Amino acid sequence: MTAAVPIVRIDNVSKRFIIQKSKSLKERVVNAGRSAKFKEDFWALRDINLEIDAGTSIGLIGPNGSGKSTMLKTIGGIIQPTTGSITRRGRMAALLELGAGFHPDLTGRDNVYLNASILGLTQKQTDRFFDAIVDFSGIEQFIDTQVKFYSSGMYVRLAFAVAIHVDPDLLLVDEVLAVGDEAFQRKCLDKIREFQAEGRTIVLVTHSLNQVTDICSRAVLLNQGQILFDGLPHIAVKDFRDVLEERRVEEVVAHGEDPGANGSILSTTVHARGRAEGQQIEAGDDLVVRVTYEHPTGIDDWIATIQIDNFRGMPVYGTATSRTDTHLARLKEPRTIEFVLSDVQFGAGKYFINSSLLDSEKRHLADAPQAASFDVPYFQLADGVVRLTPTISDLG
Ligand SMILES: Nc1ncnc2c1ncn2[C@@H]1O[C@H](COP(=O)(O)OP(=O)(O)OP(=O)(O)O)[C@@H](O)[C@H]1O
Repeated sequence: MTAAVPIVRIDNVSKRFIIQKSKSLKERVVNAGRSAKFKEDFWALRDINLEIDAGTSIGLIGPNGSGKSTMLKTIGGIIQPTTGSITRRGRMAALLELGAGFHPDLTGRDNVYLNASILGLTQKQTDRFFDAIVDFSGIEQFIDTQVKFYSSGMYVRLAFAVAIHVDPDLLLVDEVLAVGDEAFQRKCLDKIREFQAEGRTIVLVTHSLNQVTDICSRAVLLNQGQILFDGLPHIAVKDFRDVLEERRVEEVVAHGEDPGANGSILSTTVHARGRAEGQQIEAGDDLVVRVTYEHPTGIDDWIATIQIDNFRGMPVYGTATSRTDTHLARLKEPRTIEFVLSDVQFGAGKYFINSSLLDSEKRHLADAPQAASFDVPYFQLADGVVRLTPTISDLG
């Protein structure tokens, strides 16, 4: 067996931007000409080391400003790292920010040729693909319009259509798919799957965590320009949620507020009735979820909710005391609410429980994401998040 060859290799990459420190336009005008001391170094990427094997699909996730797009642009060679190096093999197509690679005054048609030539195609080769590109984009009617008049969705349609027709070994996609309408997104995702089957490499920046667990075999979680986690997508997604929750608490504290000022979730547990916590959940079990809340000053009207997500972070079930009209007594001292879900029929896999405390206006006072989890064993007859028993007949 030969070892996988990396198509991208990132060695000790850091990227520094110079950011303006002056706060207002007035200050900037006043300080023009002696601006040096009003500039500050900002490290968008710090000491990144990564190897991307050919044929893999890798997702870059992380909070806003964590460095995802900067990393994708350095992989794409659009920006140079301040220190470190990047090596890349094969033909690359990149869908970075909206409109990148398009000239606003040229028509869609001219931009297809321009873009394809930047990506290494001759005019003859582009001639051959032109109709297929326009057809995939679905914007034939506007192909002779200057692209400055395009909507963001139209830009993306054309850019994606070009990118997939230049036979790339490596496809870089930055969030742009979110701009297309649902039908086009589905078409793009189908194409991405086709690319995967053909052994091409995909690097995807997205805020859609479902997309990461769905498409990618590996995910890299960035935070403040550093790699926090690199590995299985569902673990990266869980760690990401933890980062977001930590940030929320930090922001609350920075605003001089006590994170527990609006109430807290002290614990969340789950078990099958009659069995201990941590044991697998079987079909037909009654699932018992207990959540303990408290409120520093006391609240009369409140709502307790739980949501169950599968390991990909997709919600599969949710309920709330407001839905069942359960009367809750005033919350101040710790109070435990028990949710019993009878005769559960979950498909095989791992599930997470998110619990929340809401006020009567349904504003979130406290959240505990992925506060507890349970496992459902393999079900031989089918896959999926629900366990249904099939009867399959050949009707001739
Ligand atoms: N050209 C630039 N000049 C100065 N700072 C920049 C520049 N480009 C990016 N940055 C900064 O670098 C940091 C990382 O930006 P980047 O766009 O890579 O983040 P991101 O993770 O893609 O964020 P988002 O999820 O919001 O798209 C941000 O703080 C951003 O302001």
